[in-house]
Amino acid sequence: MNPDLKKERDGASFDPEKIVNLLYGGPDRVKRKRKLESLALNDPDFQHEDLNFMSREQQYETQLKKSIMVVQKQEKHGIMGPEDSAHYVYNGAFKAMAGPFGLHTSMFLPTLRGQATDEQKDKWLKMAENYAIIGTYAQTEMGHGTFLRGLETTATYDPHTQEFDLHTPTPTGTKWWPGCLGKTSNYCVLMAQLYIHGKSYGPHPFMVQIRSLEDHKPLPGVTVGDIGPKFGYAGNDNGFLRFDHVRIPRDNMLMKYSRVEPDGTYVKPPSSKLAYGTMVQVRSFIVSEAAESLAKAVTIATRYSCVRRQSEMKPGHPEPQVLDYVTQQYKLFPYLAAAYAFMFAARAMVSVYFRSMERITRGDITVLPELHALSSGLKSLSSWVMNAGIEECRMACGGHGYSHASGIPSIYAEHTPAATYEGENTVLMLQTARYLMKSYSQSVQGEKLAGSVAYLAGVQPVPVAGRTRDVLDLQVLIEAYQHRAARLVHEAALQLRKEQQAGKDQPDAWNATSVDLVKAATAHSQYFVVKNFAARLADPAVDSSVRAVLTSLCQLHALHGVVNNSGDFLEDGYMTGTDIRQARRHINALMAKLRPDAVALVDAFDYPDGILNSILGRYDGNVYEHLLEWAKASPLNKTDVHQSYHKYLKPFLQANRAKL
Ligand SMILES: CC(C)(COP(=O)(O)OP(=O)(O)OC[C@H]1O[C@@H](n2cnc3c(N)ncnc32)[C@H](O)[C@@H]1OP(=O)(O)O)[C@@H](O)C(=O)NCCC(=O)NCCSC(=O)CCCC(=O)O
Ligand SMILES: Cc1cc2nc3c(=O)[nH]c(=O)nc-3n(C[C@H](O)[C@H](O)[C@H](O)COP(=O)(O)OP(=O)(O)OC[C@H]3O[C@@H](n4cnc5c(N)ncnc54)[C@H](O)[C@@H]3O)c2cc1C
Repeated sequence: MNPDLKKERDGASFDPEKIVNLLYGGPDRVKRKRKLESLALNDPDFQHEDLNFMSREQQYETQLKKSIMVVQKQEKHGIMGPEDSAHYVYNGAFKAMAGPFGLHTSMFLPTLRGQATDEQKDKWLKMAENYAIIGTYAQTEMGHGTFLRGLETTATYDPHTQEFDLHTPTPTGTKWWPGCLGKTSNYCVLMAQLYIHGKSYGPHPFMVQIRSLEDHKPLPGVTVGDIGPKFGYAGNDNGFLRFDHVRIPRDNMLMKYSRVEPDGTYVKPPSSKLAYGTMVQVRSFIVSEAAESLAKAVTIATRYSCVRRQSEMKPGHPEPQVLDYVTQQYKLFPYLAAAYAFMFAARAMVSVYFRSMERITRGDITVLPELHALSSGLKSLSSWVMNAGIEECRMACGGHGYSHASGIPSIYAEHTPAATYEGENTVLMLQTARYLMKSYSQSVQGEKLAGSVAYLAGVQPVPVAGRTRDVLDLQVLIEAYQHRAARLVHEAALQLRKEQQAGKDQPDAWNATSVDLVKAATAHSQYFVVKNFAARLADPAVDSSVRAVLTSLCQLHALHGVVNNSGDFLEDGYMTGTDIRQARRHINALMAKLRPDAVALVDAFDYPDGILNSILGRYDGNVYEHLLEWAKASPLNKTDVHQSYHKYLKPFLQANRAKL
C-alpha cells in the first residue's frame, strides 16, 4: 500500500463501511453486491486483454462472447433482478462498458413487459427472457431522434390481409443508432407511424423479426447493418435498418394501450404518451448511471491526487500531494459532493418511478406528467454534471489523465452520450419547463399544486435588504434554492406572456423564452437534488460520524451551486453580496474540513479495482510501477522494432543519411 494513501485512510473521521451500507441499503445487500462483483471479476472466463488494446471488431466479438457467458452464468448462479444484474453484469462483467445485449435488457424486454398484451407476452416474452431471440428498440431515424412525431417509417394497416406493411420511404427515414441492431439482434421493437385507411395515428410500437432464426441473414425486404465507429461504445453494434414493404401480422402491433381491430378500427389508448413508457423508465434509471460514472471518475482522481506529488509549496520542503493544493480540492470536492447528491437523487427518482408505475398499472395515469417532468429534468441535470465532472477529473490527473491507463477516457466516452440518448438534454429540460409553466398557470388560476411543484404556489417575499443569514444552515440553503426556482419559473412565465403580448404566436414566444425556460427547469431540478440530499441526512438511522461528514458534503454541494449561479440568487435581492462572500468563505472552510476524509469518502463508493479499471485509481496507490507494466502490454510494444520500421522508416532514414 502506498504510504500516502495509508495515511489518508488512517486519518479519516469515519468508517467508510458505514457509508457503504447507507449507499447500498445495509450490510446484507452490501455483502451480496460484493459477492456478485467478485464472482464476475474473478471469473477466468471473463478475463481478456485490455479492450483499449483491441480493434473495434475484436472488442465487439469479445463483448459478445462475454454477453453469452454472462447469460449462462447468471442462470447457473441464480442471479436475478435488476439490482443483482447491476452488480454482476453491468459493473462486474462489463465494468459499465457497452455490450451487444445491452438494449435487449434495457429497452427490448421492458417494452415487451410494458406495452404487450398478455397474449403477446405469452408469445414473445418467454422467448426474449430466455434469449431464444435477441431484440432492440428501434426508434431513432437518421433524420429524427428528438421529434418522434416526425418519424418517417410507416406501418400501414391492410384490413384485407390483416397485416401491417412496414416501409422506409426516404433515406432520412432509415432507423439509425439503435444499440445492438447492426449485427446482433434478430428482432426489434419498431416505432413507426401508424396509418389506417390513409389516416395517420402517430408513432406506435411493433414487434418485428428482422433476421432469419436459421442463418441470421436479414429477412426479405430488410436492410440492416452497423453504423460504424463512434466516440465510444465500440462493443455495441449500433445499427441502421430499412424496410421495403415488409409485411407483419396485425398481432405484431404491441397493443396493451392502443389497438387496431381486424376491420381497421383504431382503439385509442388512455394517454398517447403511454407508448413512450420505456423511455421514461430508462430516463429514471440514467440518474443512477450518471451518479455512478461521476463517482468512479472522482474516486480515480482523488486517490491519484493523494499519490501524486508535484512542485514545491514551500521552498526546500518535500513536494506536496497535489490534493493539498486548494485549487485541486476546488476541482474535485464539488464533484465528490455532486456524486453523493446524485446517488441519493437517483434512489429517490427510482422510488418515484416505481410508485408512479404502480398507480399507472392500476389505471391512474394522472401521475404520468409529473413523472415525465421529474425524470426528464433529473436525467438531464445529472448527465450534464457527470460530463463536466468526468472531464474535470481527467484534467485534474494532469497528463496521465489523458492516458487510457487512467480509466477516465473510457468512463467519459461510454457515458457522455447519456446527455443525448434517451432524449437530448435541452429538449428534455424544455419538457420539464412545459410542465412547470402549466403548473404555474394552474396555481395562478387558484388551483392547488401538489407533489414536486407545490412550492410554485407563491414566490416568497424577498427578505429585507441587509438581513444576515447563516448560509451554512441547510434549511436556509434549501429555502434559497426553492426561492430561486420559483422565481425563475415565475419570470420565465412572465417573459413567455410578454413575448406573446408583443405579437408572437405561442411557438415563437416559447422559442424566444427557451433559454430562460431551460434555466428555470434546471433550477427546479437542482432544488429537488439539494432538498433530497438534506432530507436523507435527517434520517435518524444515519450514524452521527457519517451525518457529520455528509452534512459538510451537502453544504458544499449547495454552496457551490449558489456561488456558481450567484446571479440567480442575487438578482432580485434574495441573497446579498455578503451572503455570497460568506458562501465562498464557507466553501474554503468546508474543503479544508473534508480534505482528511476525501479518500475515505471515495473508498465508500466501494468500487473495487477490477471495476474502476484504472492504474491511477488503484486502491493500493501503487501507480507508477503499474503504469510502466500497462504500457509494456500495448500492442506496439510486442516487438522492440515494429515491422513498419523495415517498411517505411528504415529506407527513409537510410536515404536521408545517404544524401549527406
Ligand atoms: C421531445 C418529446 C418529449 C416531444 O414529444 P411530442 O409528442 O412532440 O410531445 P409534445 O408535443 O412536446 O408534448 C405533448 C405532451 O406529451 C407529454 N409527453 C411527452 N413525452 C412524454 C412521456 N414520455 N411521458 C409522459 N408525457 C409525455 C408532454 O409533456 C406534453 O404534455 P402536455 O400536452 O403539456 O400535457 C418526444 O418526442 C421525445 O421523447 N423525444 C426524445 C426521443 C428519445 O428519448 N429517444 C430515445 C431513443 S432510445 C435510446 O436513446 C436508447 C439509448 C440507450 C443506450 O444506449 O444505453
Ligand atoms: C450512444 C447512443 C445510443 C443510442 N441508442 C439508441 C437506441 O438504442 N435506440 C434508438 O432509437 N435511438 C438511440 N439513440 C439515438 C438517441 O436517442 C438520439 O440521438 C437522441 O434522442 C437525440 O436525438 P437527435 O439525434 O435527433 O438530436 P437532435 O434533436 O437533432 O439534436 C441536435 C440539437 O438540436 C437541438 N434541438 C432539437 N430539437 C429541439 C427543440 N425542440 N428545442 C430546442 N432544441 C432542440 C438539441 O438540443 C441539440 O442541441 C442513441 C444515440 C446514441 C448517441
